[in-house]
Amino acid sequence: MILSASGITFGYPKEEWLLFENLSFTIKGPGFFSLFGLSGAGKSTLGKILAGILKPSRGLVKKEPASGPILYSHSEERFPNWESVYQHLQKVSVKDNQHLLEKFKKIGLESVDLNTRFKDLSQGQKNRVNIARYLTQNFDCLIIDEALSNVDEPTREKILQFIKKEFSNRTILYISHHVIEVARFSKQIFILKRPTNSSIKKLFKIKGLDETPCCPYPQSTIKEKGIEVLEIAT
Ligand SMILES: Nc1ncnc2c1ncn2[C@@H]1O[C@H](COP(=O)(O)OP(=O)(O)OP(=O)(O)O)[C@@H](O)[C@H]1O
Repeated sequence: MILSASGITFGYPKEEWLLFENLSFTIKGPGFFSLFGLSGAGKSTLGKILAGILKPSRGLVKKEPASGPILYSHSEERFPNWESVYQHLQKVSVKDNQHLLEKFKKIGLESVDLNTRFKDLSQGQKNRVNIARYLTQNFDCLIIDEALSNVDEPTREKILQFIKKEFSNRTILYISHHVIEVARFSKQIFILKRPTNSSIKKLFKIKGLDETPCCPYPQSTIKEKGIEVLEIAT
């Protein structure tokens, strides 16, 4: 699967500034990819644009082959409260993927009582059942936006290993602040630099943010691992 963004221009309505201006890059799936960048660089926004949740004012997102959905998951999602977590997972999971749920239960859900309501779970448990809900659907590309941010490190690592192994024929885009943590899983890392257009510079000043256009990352550590890093910017 090839997912390409070409000439993406996007600004939030009512905002005077553009978050992306003529942004282009290509993800050559399948495989596990990471999108990394400083807070506020626009990672979530880009994830939503790739998944078709947000529409750019100019430019195009193209997936080849076109069939097969791109799903976007994040850490603040909710399940309905009128049914148990298990009932909901049964309802939304694709029948052919039930075996994945059974496998995932052993590594990501072993300590979670699936008969409970979502609201009664801890934040990390919520993150894990939410990921299960996506992994058991059909997708060509899954964007995981900090969706395991409240899960402890060893469990997160187990889950990422599981995803990498079981979904090696799909494209996973993992959005994270922790580049080193995800580097070893990744075929390629995309570094989203902060945009440098004048409207955004003004905004950074107002918000008291660092104006540095490039986001710092430990280049030598990543190079040692032999992972390809692509900087994307507008
Ligand atoms: N709904 C919105 N309306 C207006 N501005 C928004 C909206 N959502 C995000 N923004 C702004 O767009 C910029 C990019 O936000 P985004 O959430 O995409 O960044 P991010 O890189 O994912 O950040 P973080 O790592 O902190 O989650 C920020 O300056 C944010 O304030």
